Amino acid sequence: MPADKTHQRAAQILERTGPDLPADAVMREMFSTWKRGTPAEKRAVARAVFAHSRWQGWLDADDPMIKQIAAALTHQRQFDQDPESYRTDDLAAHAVPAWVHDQIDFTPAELRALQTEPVLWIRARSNHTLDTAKTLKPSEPAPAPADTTGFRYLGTDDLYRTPGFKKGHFEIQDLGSQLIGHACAPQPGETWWDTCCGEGGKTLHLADLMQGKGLIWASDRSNRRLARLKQRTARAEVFNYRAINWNGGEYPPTKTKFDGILIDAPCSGVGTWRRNPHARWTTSLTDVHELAVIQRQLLTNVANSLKPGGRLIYAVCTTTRSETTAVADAFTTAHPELEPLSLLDRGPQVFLKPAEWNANGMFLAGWKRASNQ
Ligand SMILES: C[S@@+](CC[C@H](N)C(=O)[O-])C[C@H]1O[C@@H](n2cnc3c(N)ncnc32)[C@H](O)[C@@H]1O
Repeated sequence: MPADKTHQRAAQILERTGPDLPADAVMREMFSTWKRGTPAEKRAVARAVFAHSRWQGWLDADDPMIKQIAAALTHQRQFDQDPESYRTDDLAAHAVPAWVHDQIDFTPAELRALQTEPVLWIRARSNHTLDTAKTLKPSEPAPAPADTTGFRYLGTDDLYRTPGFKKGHFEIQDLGSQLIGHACAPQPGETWWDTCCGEGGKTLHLADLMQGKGLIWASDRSNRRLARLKQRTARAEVFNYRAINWNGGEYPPTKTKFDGILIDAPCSGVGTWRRNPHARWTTSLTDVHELAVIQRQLLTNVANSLKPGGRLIYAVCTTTRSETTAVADAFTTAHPELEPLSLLDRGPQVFLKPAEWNANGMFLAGWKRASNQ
């Protein structure tokens, strides 16, 4: 498809987006009705849409959208060729909204990581690592501790259409999310609660790490997401779970006491701003503060469901102070019966930064209930 047609389609998408209608939702809808579009053509349109959001701070909003898109793609090309040609203070001023600097101290490397196009990570089910590596070429193993089942896919096939994906041999899952599963390190035969399971990305990983032995309670407040979880577990042939609606309130969905609890909490998603650049311009400081309240409530409401010796893991795909260290420190102070627990050999509070992992930014915190409590 000629460049001007790509830009036109991207402009149609961007003109329809707004605070309540993210670019990826509009794009998904357009792609579902664009029957003649090839995967390569759709990739080119998506790339143009994301480049526009990534370089929006350098564009003239009064220019026609087509002109803005061409300018954004020129910035992307120039940055990819020579990231140092963009000064750090310009990146700090234009790549992110001003409010975020009170919440995150970005290093020059982190600002440059934000302007880089994201890579594609997959997680093979542990009994399909070899056949996944053989079929999905070119690919390279993820860094430890995700190296046993994680891969970076370097090809251009539409992975959702591959036989391996249809048979549930692998999942498309960002490396940051995979590292959360490794930090939980559930053991076969244990009982876990994935409290904000959403569509089940982490549930599937926990089940795989448990080798299908033991039980996972998977809860979310969204029945729509729980329905998707059920489709995904069926495809991946995961059966050792129980899905249940829970709104995060004071009463847990069961009296069961758990060996492990994961709170993959709702958050501002600042750590996904590289993959989802549109969100830079729709997320606000008010969102951050409101979500921090919910995150504290979730931690408080699950703490009593831990067995003696049980582990509690808090995870968010953001790195704002209010949703990370502030939440974890307040919870540690309020719960002296829980000891901070080191995760991934990096201590009890861990930031996973995009520049280090080439993945979404994450924060993790861990605690353990003493064996005699
Ligand atoms: C970060 S997402 C979870 C992603 C999921 N764990 C995965 O790996 O695919 C956060 C989830 O929390 C759910 N949620 C939001 N507020 C909640 C609440 N108060 N109680 C329970 N779940 C909540 C949302 O519906 C959403 O699915």
